[in-house]
Amino acid sequence: MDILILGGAGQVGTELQAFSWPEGVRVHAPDRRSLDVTDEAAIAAAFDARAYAAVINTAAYTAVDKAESEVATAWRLNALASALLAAETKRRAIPLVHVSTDYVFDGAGDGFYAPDAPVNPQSVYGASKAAGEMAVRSANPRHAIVRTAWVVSPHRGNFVKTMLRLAGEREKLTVVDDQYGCPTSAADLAATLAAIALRMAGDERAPTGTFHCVNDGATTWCDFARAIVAGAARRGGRSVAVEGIPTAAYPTPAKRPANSRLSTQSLSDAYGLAPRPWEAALDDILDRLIGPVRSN
Ligand SMILES: NC(=O)C1=CN([C@@H]2O[C@H](COP(=O)(O)OP(=O)(O)OC[C@H]3O[C@@H](n4cnc5c(N)ncnc54)[C@H](OP(=O)(O)O)[C@@H]3O)[C@@H](O)[C@H]2O)C=CC1
Ligand SMILES: Cc1cn([C@H]2C[C@H](O)[C@@H](COP(=O)(O)OP(=O)(O)O[C@H]3O[C@@H](C)C(=O)[C@@H](O)[C@H]3O)O2)c(=O)[nH]c1=O
Repeated sequence: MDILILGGAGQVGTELQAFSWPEGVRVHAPDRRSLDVTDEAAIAAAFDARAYAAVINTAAYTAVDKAESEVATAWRLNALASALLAAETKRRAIPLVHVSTDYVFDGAGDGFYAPDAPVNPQSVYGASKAAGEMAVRSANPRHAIVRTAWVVSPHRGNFVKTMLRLAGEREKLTVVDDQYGCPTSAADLAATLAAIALRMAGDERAPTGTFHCVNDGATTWCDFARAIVAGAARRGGRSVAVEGIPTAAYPTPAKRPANSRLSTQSLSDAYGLAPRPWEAALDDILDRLIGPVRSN
């Protein structure tokens, strides 16, 4: 069985390639140079070249602030490419597992968002991802749109790596303490995406629709930063203070949701997959980035 992974060099794509796929499954993860997902002819040629049993799309424009000034580039990748992939996979009756984001929500609601809660993106990134979701939903009925949030890993740039770098440079970190969400390990997300893709590839009646996949629990960016710094300190890193500040004190080009906590209930119901706590996932990432906890 052949599975196509798009965005294979990204955080989630890297973990998808590292995943222990069952014997007989071959994963193909062309990089952007070999397959530009915004190029309709290139996409068609890729599908002509091999009969894929499933596609996992993690390719995206993820620079949230830069997207505010690179609107067309963000929309080409997050909306247009998703539409092209959805149309091409539909034409060939291939299931499409497509990754989306908590930033499709406005964050005004309380509690944990269910997948059918109304979207109301507040940023160019969020709007372009919401458009991508709509394209997938309307073009290919055999889809799983998997929204995730606050993805972290040992790879590329992400909040864990930023906090570790800043903790090495500054005496004190200042981090917003009024935005709530669910940190998610790229490795845990990859395992879920793989499980969904394998099930959809082997079963035409596998559950379809929109799901949420995040690690269990929720926190603020500030408390997440504190956990990162404390975890690093347990591994011999510098212990620095993390001061909570309001969003207004940390102005950014893009507006972020104040609450983007996601409920994973429907994913558990449909696929029997239950996430582990974000703190355990963070420990694994720090082990990989820094090393094991030091005993005194
Ligand atoms: N990061 C996060 O915190 C969150 C991410 N998500 C979603 O999860 C998914 C994966 O995110 P993540 O792994 O962090 O993203 P990354 O930014 O780490 O990776 C995105 C990948 O897309 C590739 N790409 C960019 N343009 C093209 C193109 N034209 N053709 C082919 N590939 C291209 C990039 O290539 P290159 O290596 O050349 O740059 C990169 O490998 C995305 O859908 C994102 O919206 C959702 C919530 C949170
Ligand atoms: C670096 C830094 C950030 N912040 C704030 C800014 C912002 O509100 C919050 C997170 O900052 P970042 O810019 O690192 O994260 P951001 O790019 O907003 O992360 C998002 O990426 C996209 C791709 C998603 O889909 C989202 O789920 C989410 O993970 O922390 C501080 O308060 N202090 C700091 O020193």
